Amino acid sequence: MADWIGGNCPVPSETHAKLARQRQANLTKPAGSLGHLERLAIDLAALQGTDRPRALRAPIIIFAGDHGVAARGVSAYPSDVTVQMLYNFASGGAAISVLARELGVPLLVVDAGTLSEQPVPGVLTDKPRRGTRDFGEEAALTPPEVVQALGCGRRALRQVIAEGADLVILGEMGIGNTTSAAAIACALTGRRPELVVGNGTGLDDAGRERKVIVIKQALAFHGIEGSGSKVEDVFSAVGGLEIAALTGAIVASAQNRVPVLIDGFIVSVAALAAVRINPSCRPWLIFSHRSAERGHQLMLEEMDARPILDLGLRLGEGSGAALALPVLRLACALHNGMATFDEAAVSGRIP
Ligand SMILES: Cc1cc2ncn([C@H]3O[C@H](COP(=O)(O)O)[C@@H](O)[C@H]3O)c2cc1C
Ligand SMILES: O=C(O)c1cccnc1
Repeated sequence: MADWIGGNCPVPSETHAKLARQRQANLTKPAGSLGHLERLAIDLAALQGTDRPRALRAPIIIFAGDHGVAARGVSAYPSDVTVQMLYNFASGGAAISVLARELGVPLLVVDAGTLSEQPVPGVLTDKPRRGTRDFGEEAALTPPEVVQALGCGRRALRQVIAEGADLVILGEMGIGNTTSAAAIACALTGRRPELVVGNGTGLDDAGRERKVIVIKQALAFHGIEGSGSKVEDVFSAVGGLEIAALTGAIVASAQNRVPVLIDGFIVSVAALAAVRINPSCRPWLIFSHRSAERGHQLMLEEMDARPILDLGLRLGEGSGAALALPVLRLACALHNGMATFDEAAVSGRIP
């Protein structure tokens, strides 16, 4: 396992959390009436160690990778789509490209392990190999490949936060990655594949059944049934390069005091792996949305997470996280800009 990954993440500032809670209680509204927005502003204040939380600079990183297991008919789309989408990200036509433009935030796309033979223009290439091996018949990755993928996440994260970041948004692209993510989720939680496996890009029921069987057989083949396996062994057995890179980026972000906005099912599985490797990163995670992918709710419960949005999204690419950013920005604006009862000469609650 990468030696840096266990390094402690800072503890959020309890002093700033307390000040932010007091401020929320004094703003001109019935106490608690802004619901989850109050909690988001207080959390950001504590994480950023400030009286004035911000969600302006929110760079997006997308990690892409291909999956050998995709050859088993577990996705509704062919593996070619992964690299084709890299070109689409770079030329600005993908959903996340549009969202990044509208939000005015930078988008970094990292090829963490696609099948592409040459670097894609406008995409950072940092990959130990082209695609994972088919985990239906062999280990997806060697331990050194896992270490390199975790490091890829950390390198990209550091590059992005060097330009300044109030928080980071993480996303992924990789045909077949809901299969890898579901296998990882099962191995980390001991849940049955039937409960975790979803339809991904749009498999029909027969396709989902096939996916369940592929995962069941793989968990048995690699000896990672139940919940006792170590994260590095799980990544090596059934992992994805972009998923390991996400885990590395999540831990590194928390170690560098930068909150992370978590996207849907795949990024949440990477987050669960991060929390298992290094529990001190958990306070730095903000959960953006509840995906329509079966299994995402279980991941959220596993981390005791309350997502901001529930829009029936099942896209990935960090799109759910990007869509939640305006809510975070407005939560900060309310926290920072509203008048207190004293300032506005409004009467407080009847004692
Ligand atoms: C055109 C296209 C764009 C996408 N953008 C994200 N995904 C999403 O779908 C994939 C996971 O689903 P599965 O495991 O079923 O392959 C990932 O690439 C994910 O990011 C896409 C999928 C497609 C087809
Ligand atoms: O929840 C997600 O992130 C998701 C679901 C389906 C396909 N791609 C991503």
